[in-house]
Amino acid sequence: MNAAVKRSASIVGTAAGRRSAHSLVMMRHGQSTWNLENRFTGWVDVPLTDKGRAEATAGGESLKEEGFEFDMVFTSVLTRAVTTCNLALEAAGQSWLPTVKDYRLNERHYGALSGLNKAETSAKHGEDQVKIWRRSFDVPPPSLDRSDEHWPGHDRRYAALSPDVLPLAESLAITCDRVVPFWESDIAPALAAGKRVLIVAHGNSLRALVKHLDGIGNEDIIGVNIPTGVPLVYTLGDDLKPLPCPAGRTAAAPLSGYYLGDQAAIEAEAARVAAQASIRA
Ligand SMILES: O=C(O)[C@@H](CO)OP(=O)(O)O
Repeated sequence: MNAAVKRSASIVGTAAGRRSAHSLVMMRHGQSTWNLENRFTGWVDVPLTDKGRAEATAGGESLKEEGFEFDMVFTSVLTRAVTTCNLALEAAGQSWLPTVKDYRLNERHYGALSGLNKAETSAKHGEDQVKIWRRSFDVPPPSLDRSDEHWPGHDRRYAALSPDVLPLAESLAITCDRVVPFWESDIAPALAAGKRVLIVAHGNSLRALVKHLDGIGNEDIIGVNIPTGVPLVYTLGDDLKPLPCPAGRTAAAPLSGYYLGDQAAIEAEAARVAAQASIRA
């Protein structure tokens, strides 16, 4: 697409008349050091690898190439998302954008699994159990206790929060319980005000968000895996519900959003994420 074709909170024609459309792009951070080492990460604050930095830059370049412009950016308080956000915005020529960092976009907290190797955990507990911990909607992984180094109460970036909101472990359902209220209180109002929004977050906080937006059922969300560093594009209607994927693009079913880039490579990467806890990984 010509770079001159700018995406906007615009008016689009439909058979039923004309309605406004809101532009939302989500992006998972690039590969982190613990993605590379195949370790459960959650709220542990690991950096990007060189490959992850390159993915973030490539994501920003494809946004620029496709003519995406934003008015506001949301990211988590974890370094891998913040760095991805900075690199992508720099590559897109939009580093100056107002950016909100909020813990409610953090990765889901992996509790006592934090730091463990995924394949080794499968070898110990079985692949079925680990799949339940990784992808079931409402079964949390085993909990930490507050003395554990991975409990966020030891980290000063959460000092303003009540210890009661700091997780000991989170299922996707618990993650939804913080992501969706943040969507309602901060992101949806920005979109409703006509702002074009970029969200840079994490595999599971984004699964929580697309589950909410697309109304994906608790069983179907198990099969949703989000690749690192690839922009996922949604157009929302006036009610901030997703509009159908535009002609010429392929929705990443069951999502109504579409990924920018080589579709076969993106599908292969999502399948690789799904298989990360295989004993052979
Ligand atoms: O470890 C994590 O925090 C997440 C994302 O990397 O892993 P998973 O895909 O297993 O939920």
